[in-house]
Amino acid sequence: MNVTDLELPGVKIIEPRRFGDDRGWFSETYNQKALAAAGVDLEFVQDNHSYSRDAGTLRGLHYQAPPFAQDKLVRVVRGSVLDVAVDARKGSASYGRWVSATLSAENGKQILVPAGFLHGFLTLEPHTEVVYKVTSFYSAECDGSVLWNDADLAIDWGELDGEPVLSGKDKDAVTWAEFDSPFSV
Ligand SMILES: Cc1cn([C@H]2C[C@H](O)[C@@H](COP(=O)(O)OP(=O)(O)O[C@H]3O[C@@H](C)C(=O)[C@@H](O)[C@H]3O)O2)c(=O)[nH]c1=O
Repeated sequence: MNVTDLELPGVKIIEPRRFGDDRGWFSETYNQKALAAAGVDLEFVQDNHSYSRDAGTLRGLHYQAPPFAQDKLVRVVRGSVLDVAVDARKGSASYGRWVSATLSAENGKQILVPAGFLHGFLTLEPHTEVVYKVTSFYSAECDGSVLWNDADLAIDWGELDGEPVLSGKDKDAVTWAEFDSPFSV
């Protein structure tokens, strides 16, 4: 398993090894001990799986406020996404900065998005399925969304052509300026 740091503190790309043979390949997609040895010592309590029918579906930018803040370990099992993490920790030197990575079923890459970061993704192919582990249970009361195309954040969504497919919640999301982040360093 290869673990590399992205430009924001705690955001990592994890590339599990694939053992190929005549049948195809085998991969340990999660190994608590190996991740802990690589400095990622987390207790995941819930697995999520989402399916997006259309390319250009955008889910985000999401967070759960404390006491239900979530670290997320995200991967794609069908199709591909541009995955984005935004540092939302007040007092952080990188507050409001974002990083992105392309995750696909083909490349098998995973992104670790720590608690205190907003998370979102844009599907790059139809019928994309995203699977992720989280360290806190879902809480509708603590769930929140910040506007995906906020001018202050200026996220480069790359291949997005026109308007994305959004949920009602994400259409009505607050702006970055309105957002009173519940996170701090
Ligand atoms: C996230 C979640 C949703 N739900 C329900 C609530 C709602 O009725 C339905 C759809 O929820 P949402 O619209 O919030 O789903 P979605 O827009 O896919 O939300 C997800 O987006 C990505 C980017 C994340 O980072 C996740 O943490 C999560 O916020 O599923 C759960 O029961 N448990 C959960 O953990």
